[in-house]
Amino acid sequence: MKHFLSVNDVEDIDALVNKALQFKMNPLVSQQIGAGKRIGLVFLNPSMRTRLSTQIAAENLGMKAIVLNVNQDGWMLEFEEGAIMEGSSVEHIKDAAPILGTYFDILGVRTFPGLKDKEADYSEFYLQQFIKYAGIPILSLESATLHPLQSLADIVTIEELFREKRKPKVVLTWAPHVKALPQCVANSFAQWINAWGKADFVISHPAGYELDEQFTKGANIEYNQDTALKDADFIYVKNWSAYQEYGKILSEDKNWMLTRSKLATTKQAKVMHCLPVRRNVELSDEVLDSACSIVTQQAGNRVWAAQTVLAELLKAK
Ligand SMILES: NCCC[C@H](NC(=O)CCC(=O)O)C(=O)O
Ligand SMILES: NC(=O)OP(=O)(O)O
Repeated sequence: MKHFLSVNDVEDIDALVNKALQFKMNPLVSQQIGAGKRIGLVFLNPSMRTRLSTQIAAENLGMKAIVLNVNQDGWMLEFEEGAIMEGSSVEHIKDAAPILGTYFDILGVRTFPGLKDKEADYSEFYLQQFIKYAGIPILSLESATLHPLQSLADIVTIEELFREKRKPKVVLTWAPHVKALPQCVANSFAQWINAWGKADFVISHPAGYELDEQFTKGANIEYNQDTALKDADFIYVKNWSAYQEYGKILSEDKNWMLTRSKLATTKQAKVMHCLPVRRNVELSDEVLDSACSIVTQQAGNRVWAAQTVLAELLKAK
């Protein structure tokens, strides 16, 4: 694995999932493979789970992790080619990234979309420049369009909880939010579940919230949430802003919030969310505080997903 930017960098999803579950049982089994190696974790946006789980994962592999929060304690970066840097940005990515490439063996990068310019966001403008100029393996810590470490942890969680022979019914449902959020988590989950091929996958959202087909192709789209939820084994709750009318909030319909009564027709569905979650906006207290919620287990599995991916990146070096 050269970089880890999407499911397309993965040869065998099942092998990664199994490896993650092995690390969960025995976290320190590969403490030598990262000895003497260093990962830089560059954040252009906030994070709790991704930052900490990747740091713990690195430590479990004997590797050192150093965090740089660009907007708080780094120089403001410029990404525009040919920019005349008279404004607030101090250092060009062309100058900064090669230096990071000499300090680290792997570079993790978090860059959210601006949600203004669809073409720039969907071309992964920022991430691509880190890839181009750092010259070392790049690990996506959530980019403009995808969040692959999250999706791997999500599949690990489904795999460890679902013990029946049939395929689980997995429903990704849109939820209301007060802000316009990226499509990353939803795009990435759809892309991974489709590539995995071991679930009966349904996506439910109000009209206008259709995601980019390059990620959702193969999923059933169901506009009626009640119909979508029927017989569900797993419900993944997530808000995203519109993709077609890019970055817009088109619905504030509170009926889309997942409540306990909506779980009645499911197969005692487990409820997932990547977190952070806005309580009583996206998901009700009664669901989050009940045994249906597996969000803590899901977030815990971020460590094993990150550890598996780091091990793969180290192996390829
Ligand atoms: N890394 C997990 C989710 C990150 C981001 N959520 C957020 O920005 C939430 C912000 C808020 O609730 O104000 C998203 O949806 O892609
Ligand atoms: N789920 C997730 O990526 O959380 P953070 O934004 O806290 O890293």
